[in-house]
Amino acid sequence: MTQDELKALVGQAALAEVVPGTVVGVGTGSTVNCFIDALATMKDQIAGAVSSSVKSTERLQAHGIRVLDANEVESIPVYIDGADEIDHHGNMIKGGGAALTREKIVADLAQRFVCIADASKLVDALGRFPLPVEVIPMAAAQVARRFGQAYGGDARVREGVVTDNGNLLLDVRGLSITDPAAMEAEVNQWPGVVTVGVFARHKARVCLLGTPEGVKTLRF
Ligand SMILES: O=C[C@H](O)[C@H](O)[C@H](O)COP(=O)(O)O
Repeated sequence: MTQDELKALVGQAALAEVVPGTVVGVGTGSTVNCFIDALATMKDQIAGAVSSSVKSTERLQAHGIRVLDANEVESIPVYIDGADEIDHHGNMIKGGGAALTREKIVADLAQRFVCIADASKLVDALGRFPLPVEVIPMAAAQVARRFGQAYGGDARVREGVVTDNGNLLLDVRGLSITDPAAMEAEVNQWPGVVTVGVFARHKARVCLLGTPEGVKTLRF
């Protein structure tokens, strides 16, 4: 099975996690695009979606799915999103598609984070994928230096990318993330950091993992 077929498989499987009659939290990325396309088949059974990016909003609306502003929603039962890496505890690296801040906001509204991913995303330890960090533009160089001092990583601005929030992204290479929760808490306090792409506080509770043998369900 190709990676695209595995993404389609988990996108379809995620429909079983949707709670009929409620608002669904929707992430961003190529795996989530498969979920959005599948969700269109049950659009009359949900109360709408809260989206984590302009791209996902456009795709949802193209299917005729109502998109609510996050400010209109107090709580949602489930948030469905992909990941760049997920470990065996449900901690993730996210932000490869530049949507990490809005993803964390929608995840924060949700009672349960369901991660959908192909098997290549499952890792023993986070950090092989360059860690995205959304930063206020005037702080980019300072945050990059601080990463080097604190964690030894090499942080570079992602060329040509501006987030949906008008900020820059750093990608940090060469990290070995031994304590994701501690790193998330620490980096999020540095002046100029909007969001670090470690999702430990908002980790996945369930991962639907696409494998050549079918969808494996991991619970954390
Ligand atoms: O900013 C993007 C998100 O965190 C995505 O969920 C992540 O990059 C995974 O995307 P994909 O499903 O395309 O691999």
